[in-house]
Amino acid sequence: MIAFPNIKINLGLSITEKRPDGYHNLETVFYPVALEDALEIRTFPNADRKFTLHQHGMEIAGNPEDNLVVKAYLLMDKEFHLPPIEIHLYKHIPSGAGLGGGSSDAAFMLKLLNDHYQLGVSEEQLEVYAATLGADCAFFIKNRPIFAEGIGNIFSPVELSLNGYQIMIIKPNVFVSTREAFSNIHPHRPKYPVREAIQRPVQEWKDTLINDFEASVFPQHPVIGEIKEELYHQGAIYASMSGSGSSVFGLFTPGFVLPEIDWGTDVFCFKGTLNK
Ligand SMILES: C[C@](O)(CO)[C@H](O)COP(=O)(O)OP(=O)(O)OC[C@H]1O[C@@H](n2ccc(N)nc2=O)[C@H](O)[C@@H]1O
Ligand SMILES: Nc1ncnc2c1ncn2[C@@H]1O[C@H](COP(=O)(O)OP(=O)(O)OP(=O)(O)O)[C@@H](O)[C@H]1O
Repeated sequence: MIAFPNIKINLGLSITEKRPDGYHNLETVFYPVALEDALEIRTFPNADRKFTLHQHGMEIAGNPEDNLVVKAYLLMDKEFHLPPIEIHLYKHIPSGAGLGGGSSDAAFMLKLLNDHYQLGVSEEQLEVYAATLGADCAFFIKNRPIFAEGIGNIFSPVELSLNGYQIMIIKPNVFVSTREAFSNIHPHRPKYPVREAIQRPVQEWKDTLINDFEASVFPQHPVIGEIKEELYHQGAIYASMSGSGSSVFGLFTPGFVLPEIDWGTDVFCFKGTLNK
């Protein structure tokens, strides 16, 4: 059985307070975009170990046991005593990009196992499992535009459709550690709460919808800020860093012909159309 874990972008990201457990409360709108990995599982009867992971495409740092798809499998195995499996992960989503690629792989693994072995776990329970694997992992269970608060796992509906908008995502060859990025943040209440700013016309987002990580990440890695500027220069109606970086996305009005830009070597570029 195969699935296609997609990315999220953050439309606004306010870090509002540091919690006693070291994590941070935040406010954001998660929006799914069809830049996808491919994840396949097969039962591997009589295998001498519980899982075998075959990785393809972009490299991921760390041992197979550290891979979030394996952590997701071991979590479900503990609860449901699953048979041994063979996993194929085709990695197209860049890491350290703020696109939630690892979290998405993990959430889709939970859903794949639930479907393949007919475990009957509800979406709500899958969200609970997902939240133990990563702060933004639970979003990928329902995988639709949503307002999130808490550490990124408390959801409420949002009235928003960007169906037909064009998107360009650029990731320079810069790795931003999410943990490090949070450690440079001074939490505060935003001037324009994300939940309110998102209801305004997209043309107004440039002045009201803010990603708090930009203030500390741009000075450390000026190239990221330069990409954002360039996206506006090319006609983006809204541009922002996603998550803790280092990727930047630009939204363009429906029908806009996305420009061909030479971003240089080692720069990842994705172009697509939003469909939610
Ligand atoms: C920044 C975002 O991309 C916004 O969508 C996400 O909140 C990141 O979520 P994530 O990658 O799933 O984060 P995790 O892998 O759970 O956490 C990585 C590290 O980031 C910090 N962290 C993460 C989420 C959060 N709400 N507060 C934090 O302080 C913690 O130090 C944690 O050890
Ligand atoms: N399946 C996976 N795909 C990508 N990274 C993984 C995976 N499993 C574990 N990791 C580890 O998680 C780290 C962060 O990966 P991820 O792709 O989620 O980054 P990110 O873009 O910073 O995401 P986020 O928006 O959640 O902060 C990587 O450095 C890698 O070591």
